[in-house]
Amino acid sequence: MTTLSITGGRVLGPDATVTRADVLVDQDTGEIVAIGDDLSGEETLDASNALVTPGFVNGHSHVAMTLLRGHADDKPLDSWLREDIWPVEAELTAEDIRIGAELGVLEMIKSGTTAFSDMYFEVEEIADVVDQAGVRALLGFTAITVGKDDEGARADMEESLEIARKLDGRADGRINTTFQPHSLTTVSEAYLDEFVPKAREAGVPIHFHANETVNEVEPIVDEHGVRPLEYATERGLLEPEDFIAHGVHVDEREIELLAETDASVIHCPASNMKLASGMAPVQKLLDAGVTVGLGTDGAASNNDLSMLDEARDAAMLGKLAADDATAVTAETVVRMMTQGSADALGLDSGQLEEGAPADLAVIDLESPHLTPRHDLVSHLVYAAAASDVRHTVCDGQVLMRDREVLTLEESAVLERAQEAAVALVGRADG
Ligand SMILES: CSC[C@H]1O[C@@H](n2cnc3c(O)ncnc32)[C@H](O)[C@@H]1O
Ligand SMILES: [Zn+2]
Repeated sequence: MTTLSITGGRVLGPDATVTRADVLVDQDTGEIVAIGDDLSGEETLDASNALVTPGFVNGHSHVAMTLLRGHADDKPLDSWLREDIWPVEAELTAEDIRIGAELGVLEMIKSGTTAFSDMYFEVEEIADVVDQAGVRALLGFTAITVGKDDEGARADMEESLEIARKLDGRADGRINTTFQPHSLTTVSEAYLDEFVPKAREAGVPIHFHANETVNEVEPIVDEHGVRPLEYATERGLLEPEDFIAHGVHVDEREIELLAETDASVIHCPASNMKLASGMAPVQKLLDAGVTVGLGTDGAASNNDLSMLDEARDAAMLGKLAADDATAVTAETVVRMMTQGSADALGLDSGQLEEGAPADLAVIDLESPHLTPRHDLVSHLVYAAAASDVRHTVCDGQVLMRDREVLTLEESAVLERAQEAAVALVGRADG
């Protein structure tokens, strides 16, 4: 057994208690073998003056959209997508997507994220980056049928299924997949009715955008006479392994449906605030028993991929949405960014305990903004920043040691990304 120990730190347990302990990892199996006193491994990571947390799980992202970061801001979703994002995405090459994914995964590792769920195109490029970088991911190709003829629409739906079948289990099992109709308004009913049963036959979970803005609710009600999640249930879309991104505009019946079906919601507070989409009723969802995870969405609507920023946003917005300062507590948010997202994505990670996957982050506590240290759960949500992450470990492998990412060459990634992004926007501008 090749072993790694993370020593001298304080460990965040599954019940949100913090205990002084070392963590011993079997690097061959990628699992935690012990949490306790005086554990030493062949390789050591120093966690003194630091908090050892489960690696963060980003439940919804478009990782290659890092190339569009800051390209178009300060607009609502519909016009932002139609006028700014989709014209540039039409110029994206497979190489751009690889470069954007490298940048996004680099940013995730540097901010303590060890797993993410992604919706995008050229998914094989993203899978290669995930493989090289050493993180876990739930990947898929996103199908859009509106504005396409039958052949184009069908090709999208088939590609989404095919990619899901093909990439599942890649990167020594660190990659799993989802079938991805983009949303209930961008994929027509007939295609959902034809392809959702095929995804079920293939045993692939379904990930889609839902109830993000009021403009996504009204057309469904007008056309089908029911709310979007009732329509989704009628189409066979909400099964326990499925998860929706956003879930902002959900009424009481839709919350009940989510609880009854056991489908999960990935909350994306920064994107929802930036696009002024609305405030998801997170506390109501949790009170109803719905599994809620946390995601950044793409870097063009956020504009970063730090789950620590997202955590603070979730706590703040959750209180505002509930009109109650006691709602969406720090402990609740820590659960959302770890176990909540992991449960939604069907991952075993998200908790530090013996036998669990060794996916973890070590957060440096020695800085002015983390002093004094009354409550480390509070600090994680309200005060810690991406730059406080000292080490990141996934599947027992050290991905970042003392802020140096070992699996991607940071300076080369940044240089390639800057060049590719400028060229991309130049092509779109004609
Ligand atoms: C192929 S990925 C999905 C598609 O969705 C676009 N997108 C990015 N952010 C959002 C969002 O918040 N809601 C809906 N669609 C979004 C992205 O640009 C891709 O075209
Ligand atoms: Zn999205």
